Amino acid sequence: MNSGYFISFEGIDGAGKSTHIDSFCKLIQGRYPDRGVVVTREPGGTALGEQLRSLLLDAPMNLETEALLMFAARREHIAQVIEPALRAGNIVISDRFTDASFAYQGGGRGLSIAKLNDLERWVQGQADGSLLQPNLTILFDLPGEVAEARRSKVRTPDKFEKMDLNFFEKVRQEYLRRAKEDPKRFHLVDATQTPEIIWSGLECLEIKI
Ligand SMILES: Nc1ncnc2c1ncn2[C@@H]1O[C@H](COP(=O)(O)OP(=O)(O)O)[C@@H](O)[C@H]1O
Ligand SMILES: Cc1cn([C@H]2C[C@H](O)[C@@H](COP(=O)(O)OP(=O)(O)O)O2)c(=O)[nH]c1=O
Repeated sequence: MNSGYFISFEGIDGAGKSTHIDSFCKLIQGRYPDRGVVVTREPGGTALGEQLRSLLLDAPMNLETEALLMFAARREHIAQVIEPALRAGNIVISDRFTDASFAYQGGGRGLSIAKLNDLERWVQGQADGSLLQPNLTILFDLPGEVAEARRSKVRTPDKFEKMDLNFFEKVRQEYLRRAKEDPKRFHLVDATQTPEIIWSGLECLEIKI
């Protein structure tokens, strides 16, 4: 049984996750000074996961291969980092988790939801039959074109960021579908707002850890 608390940050590339995640971690650590806060990311979070991340963000590959590698990195991440941290009562904050696979490999690239459900069950299945899921997912939501305009100002695009607007609209719609399916887990942020307004919303967010 986990005594920890698991939070994920999600959204299309350029939605503003990186802008807010460090301050959010500090906010949580300040609220819970006696709890460990583990900050991590996907794909990545372990030595093997970071190697897989380099491949995944760079090398073109078959869609099933991409999904399997995302979930392989996730399995390692769960086994090495997430589960031990939660078992020890820590708060884990991950920059992306499985919703990203449903959104990018499923919504964006078209992998069937049935296959993603199978992988999720395989990789996140618990001894009691439940799935390891974040307790809270903060989803930064905004139109693809706004995110694209923000990204183009500041970044050399990686493999995913080179995808067109239609891809990102499909990714966004899949995120929103999942949020609608599980409204208790998701907190939606209107990421078209200014960083100041977004931050004050995060500061006011009631989190029962
Ligand atoms: N609310 C916002 N309004 C305008 N620009 C923003 C906002 N949030 C982030 N940005 C800018 O957009 C770009 C992408 O933000 P970033 O946080 O790196 O996105 P992500 O991590 O979700 O890909 C950065 O240049 C950042 O300064
Ligand atoms: C976790 C995960 C990420 N991704 C993609 C989304 C992003 O385009 C990319 C890496 O995410 P991210 O860490 O947000 O990139 P950056 O820090 O450069 O903004 O990987 C998937 O396609 N599937 C997944 O399961």
